[in-house]
Amino acid sequence: MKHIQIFDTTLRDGEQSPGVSLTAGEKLEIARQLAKLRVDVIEAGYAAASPGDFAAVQTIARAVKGVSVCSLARATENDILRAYEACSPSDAPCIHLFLATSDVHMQHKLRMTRDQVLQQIDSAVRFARTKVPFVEFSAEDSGRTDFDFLVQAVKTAVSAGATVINLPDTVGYLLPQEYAQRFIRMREQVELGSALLSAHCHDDLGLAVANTLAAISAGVDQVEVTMNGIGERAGNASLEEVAVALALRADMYGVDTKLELSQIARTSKLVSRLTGMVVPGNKAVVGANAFAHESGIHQDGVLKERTTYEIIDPQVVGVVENKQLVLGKHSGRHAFFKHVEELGYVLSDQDLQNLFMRFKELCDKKKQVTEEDILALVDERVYGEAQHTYTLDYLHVSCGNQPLSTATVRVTGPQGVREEAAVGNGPVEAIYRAIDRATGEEVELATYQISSVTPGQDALGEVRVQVRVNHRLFTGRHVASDVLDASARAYIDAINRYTIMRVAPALLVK
Ligand SMILES: CC(=O)SCCNC(=O)CCNC(=O)[C@H](O)C(C)(C)COP(=O)(O)OP(=O)(O)OC[C@H]1O[C@@H](n2cnc3c(N)ncnc32)[C@H](O)[C@@H]1OP(=O)(O)O
Ligand SMILES: CC(C)C(=O)C(=O)O
Repeated sequence: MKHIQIFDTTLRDGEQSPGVSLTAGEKLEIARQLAKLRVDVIEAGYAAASPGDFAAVQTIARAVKGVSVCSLARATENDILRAYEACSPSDAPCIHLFLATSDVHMQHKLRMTRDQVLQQIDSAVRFARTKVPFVEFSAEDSGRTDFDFLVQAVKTAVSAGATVINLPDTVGYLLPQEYAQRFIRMREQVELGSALLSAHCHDDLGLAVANTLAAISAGVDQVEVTMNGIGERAGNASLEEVAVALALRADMYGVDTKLELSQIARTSKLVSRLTGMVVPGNKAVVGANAFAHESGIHQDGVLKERTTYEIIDPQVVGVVENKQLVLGKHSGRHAFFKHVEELGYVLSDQDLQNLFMRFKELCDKKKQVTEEDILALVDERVYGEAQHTYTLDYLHVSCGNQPLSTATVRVTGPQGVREEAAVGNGPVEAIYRAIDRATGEEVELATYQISSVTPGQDALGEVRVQVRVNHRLFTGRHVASDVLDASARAYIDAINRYTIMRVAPALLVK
């Protein structure tokens, strides 16, 4: 199988997204993750652009091994020298030179003639090759470049020693078949020797991934992509979409990459967090909805057999917490019943049917039905008729910057009023230990989440916990302005949901 080299430009073209500016430390963190994802080349920045970018490229070249580290450079001596100094500590240093070849760029931006451009390509590539073994030449705006002139530019770069020839569609203008033809014709007209052909696409027409895949079909050796598709203007071809398309449709492309697909979700989250570029929910492969199903017929299909509506196994791309079934107006009984069961309830068939009718009524009134709404519906049915097993009457916590915190609780339960105290590594652990003593229930804390539900300093804090008993999870939740109080009550809430099975078995038969 032919190997396609993945040239990741998240830290260079991706950083050109408006509003994004990464520190050297943040770039290093992303570069380390890109190395785990096993990209072939990391374009770490543009060394001549600023001292910070120089430092970032150099730090990455020093610290991240087993991958080629590259810097962008204009076709000028100073840019080339800065790029060289920054990326030379890499195992495989690479300078990425670019010069525009389209008439509009040459005439208005560079103010150079065709001959001058050819001459500058020749001298810049030759100079860069005296510095590093890998020199990529990009004919900027190649998509709008007169093809015969593009052939001349590529011949010049190859004879000057370029090891990679990139034909970027800088402004995202080309259609897939046109882009593919350019590579096919280029190979026919230029003796490339050992030089690789590379594709670099922008998403101005939403075609960056389609164009990249078309270029692969046309025989390119390398593709230039960014995580989450971030980049100048509408962005670049997204790494994850190209990677998954190649893996899933190996029958069509017959190529492979070195990528460790299971690192995709983690890399996506890191890039989103550090760049501040939020991944849209409907983004392919890494969006929050990429593996979520809302409509009843789809949910029923997925419950019976995942592949009815899912072509990608979320685990393959490293999605571990998969919120597969999203409840809403379009959901059906199968998904609703499963959801109620996952919340820890075992209800009679009749109760389930009644609850489902109430759920549908609520969906007509509310745009989004949250887990809390469903809990409230079930609680109305279950707690409406049963007493809460435990209530928290009093809570006192002592904590600070010392290792141990202490908590005292007073809980009313079947054994009467009990007061207990405990220490913990933090206030929440101390509270939960004290509650465990006061209730005597044997539950294991499985998850703990805290978030603010309103803005500002006086925000309400929401705590959600899950406790595990005999392999079953019970969810508890509480909202309060004091997060420790919310933590204690959410825990008691989860314990109550578990104990309801003992105190009101008649409600929970199945
Ligand atoms: C398609 C792409 O993504 S290209 C990469 C885009 N990335 C960036 O621009 C990175 C951030 N850029 C910067 O920090 C700055 O623009 C710098 C440091 C690179 C240059 O800054 P300045 O020297 O102030 O120049 P400025 O950006 O205003 O203008 C660009 C100059 O480079 C010239 N130029 C543009 N491309 C090239 C090239 N490939 N080779 C040589 N010169 C070039 C322009 O013609 C212009 O020259 P002029 O000053 O003689 O008119
Ligand atoms: C520097 C080149 C490859 C580029 O980013 C583009 O043309 O979009």
